[in-house]
Amino acid sequence: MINPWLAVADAHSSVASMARGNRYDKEKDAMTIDVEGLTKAYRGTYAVRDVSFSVRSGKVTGFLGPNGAGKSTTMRSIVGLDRPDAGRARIDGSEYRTFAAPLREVGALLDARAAHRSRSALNHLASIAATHRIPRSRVDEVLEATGLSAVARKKVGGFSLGMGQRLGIAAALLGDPGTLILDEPVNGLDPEGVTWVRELLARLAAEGRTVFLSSHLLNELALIADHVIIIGRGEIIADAPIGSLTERGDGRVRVRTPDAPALTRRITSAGATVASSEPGVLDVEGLSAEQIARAAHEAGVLLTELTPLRQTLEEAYNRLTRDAQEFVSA
Ligand SMILES: Nc1ncnc2c1ncn2[C@@H]1O[C@H](COP(=O)(O)OP(=O)(O)OP(=O)(O)O)[C@@H](O)[C@H]1O
Repeated sequence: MINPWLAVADAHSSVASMARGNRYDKEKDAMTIDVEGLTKAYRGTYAVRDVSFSVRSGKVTGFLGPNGAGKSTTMRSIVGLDRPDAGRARIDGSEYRTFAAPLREVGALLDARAAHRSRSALNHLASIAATHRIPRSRVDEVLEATGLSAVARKKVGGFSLGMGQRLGIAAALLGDPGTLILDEPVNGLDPEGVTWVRELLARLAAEGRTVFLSSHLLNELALIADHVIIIGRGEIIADAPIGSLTERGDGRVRVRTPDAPALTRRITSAGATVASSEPGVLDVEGLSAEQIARAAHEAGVLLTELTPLRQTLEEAYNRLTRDAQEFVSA
């Protein structure tokens, strides 16, 4: 069976490879992540199986999937922390291990608790900068950019989960990389922190960088991501712009009218099914918005709202992963 969400991705990849706009570094080609046939098994069980997708520059791409779906394995394989059994991942055409200055190419947040607990945020970042020949001035810049300047001299061990996330993002930004790979960057952030991440990632993408993040917080991801890749049981089950995932609702149209009985009579005789949750509001199935508008016009009924209902990312996700849940709660 053809999966329409994967077909959308194919159409985009050919367009994108022809017209690589939105460049981060105009001297270079556009940055992308290309994963091809990635397969990894642990003790005979696939963590990821023949996973292929591309993440393009200039937009924020979300990576979604239930627990154990293979998100971390995929992200770790991209940056060479996991060794796949088959397939490969390339960033801007090259494997991560071949980069002479990897932090300048790729910033990764894969474990927000990776910093030494006894070190200050400043020392943590300064030591990374020193070992990667990144100017010390950059440390102050990323502390400022991530809102950590005031706590820069505090020990990381005393940081909240949200502060730890900010520090992980600061470390990822240190080399001013063209590609960012962030595993659950909004986990543990308060609403202000989530808004901050959203604005930061949108800005980084607008600069032409490649931004790839995983999250199980669907509503946040819907606000942050332009494009979504969904993985279930180690296989890609959707790869599509967020708008196309949510716009395909269930075909229902919300109609508001001061003359609900007359409109209901008219459209039910035309084959529609009508439900009403409050007076003057009809949820119509079986006719398009245009057909409803025409029926209303012919019946001389005023419409004050006519809205095709979108499914939320959560509804789209639940539908797509229903069969892919490894762990279904009782
Ligand atoms: N080091 C490992 N040893 C054994 N099994 C592993 C290892 N790493 C991952 N797995 C298994 O591989 C599968 C995919 O795990 P992975 O961590 O990639 O999923 P995930 O989508 O990131 O999950 P989560 O949302 O829970 O972090 C799981 O079944 C997991 O138990």
